[in-house]
Amino acid sequence: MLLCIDCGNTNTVFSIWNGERFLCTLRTATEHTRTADQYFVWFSTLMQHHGIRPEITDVIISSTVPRVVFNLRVFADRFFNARPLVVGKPDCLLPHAPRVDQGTNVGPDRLVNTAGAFDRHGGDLIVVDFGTATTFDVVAHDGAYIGGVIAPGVNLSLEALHMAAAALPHVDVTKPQSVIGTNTVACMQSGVFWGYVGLVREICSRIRGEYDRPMRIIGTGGLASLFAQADVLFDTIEDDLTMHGLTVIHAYNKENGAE
Ligand SMILES: Nc1ncnc2c1ncn2[C@@H]1O[C@H](COP(=O)(O)OP(=O)(O)OP(=O)(O)O)[C@@H](O)[C@H]1O
Ligand SMILES: CC(C)(CO)[C@@H](O)C(=O)NCCC(=O)O
Ligand SMILES: [K+]
Repeated sequence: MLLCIDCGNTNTVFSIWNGERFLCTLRTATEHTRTADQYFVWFSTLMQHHGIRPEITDVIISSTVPRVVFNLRVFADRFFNARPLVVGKPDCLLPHAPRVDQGTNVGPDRLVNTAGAFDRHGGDLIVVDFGTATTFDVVAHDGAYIGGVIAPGVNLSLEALHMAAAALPHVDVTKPQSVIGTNTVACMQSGVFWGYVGLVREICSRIRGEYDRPMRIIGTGGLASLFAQADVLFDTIEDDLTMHGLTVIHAYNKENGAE
């Protein structure tokens, strides 16, 4: 079985792929001081809780935080005797090389989203991922990542308001009842919610204007479904797109004899 690990700047997600489906998905805060032993205690406790006895043979990691990779490598080696594939490292092959400015290190999560989305939908896509940052990845007709957009994440924007303004509380994003807020929290929620609806619309429409073929828009990340409630922003929403991309890249490396 394949253990897929997706480390974002906020959360780290583990998911076990048995070749047909994901058996379970575990989430923890990304923390570079966490040791291999700590990962294992957390992981095995949850395996027991779910009644799963996974036989992990392979591990693949995508990490936007370089510092956490070391301990995850030790975790894979010590407990599963596996040498993990790490997306973005030279020994991890990608189905399609990105076409970007020389010297650019594209975020591994964006490369993984690209591979997952192309596998499911073919090319000519915009993948919108609502994580710590809100990213737009443009997937060309042939499956290559050819660039995109990085905007501040939704929760980051709310947190920035709270941090910078003494009278603004910490709030969670939600779809407000109306645009005109009649209390502080409603005003902030309206600003962020409708602001992001506008941001996503405008960026997608301008990407479409610069691109020479029709494009489909795929939404992913925890908040995609919240924004889909507003108006139709996405052609589809897929919560497991990053995990699916990790299985695609793993299979590609197996087939193409990276090991
Ligand atoms: N209504 C909501 N309000 C605030 N946060 C929400 C809401 N719904 C989902 N979330 C958050 O969305 C997050 C899931 O998103 P996702 O895993 O895509 O990104 P992330 O973990 O925030 O970022 P990264 O992947 O960059 O670490 C979870 O942290 C979850 O708490
Ligand atoms: C933009 C984030 C933070 C989104 O997770 C990540 O993909 C990243 O660190 N990217 C590096 C820069 C780039 O993708 O061009
Ligand atoms: K993510």
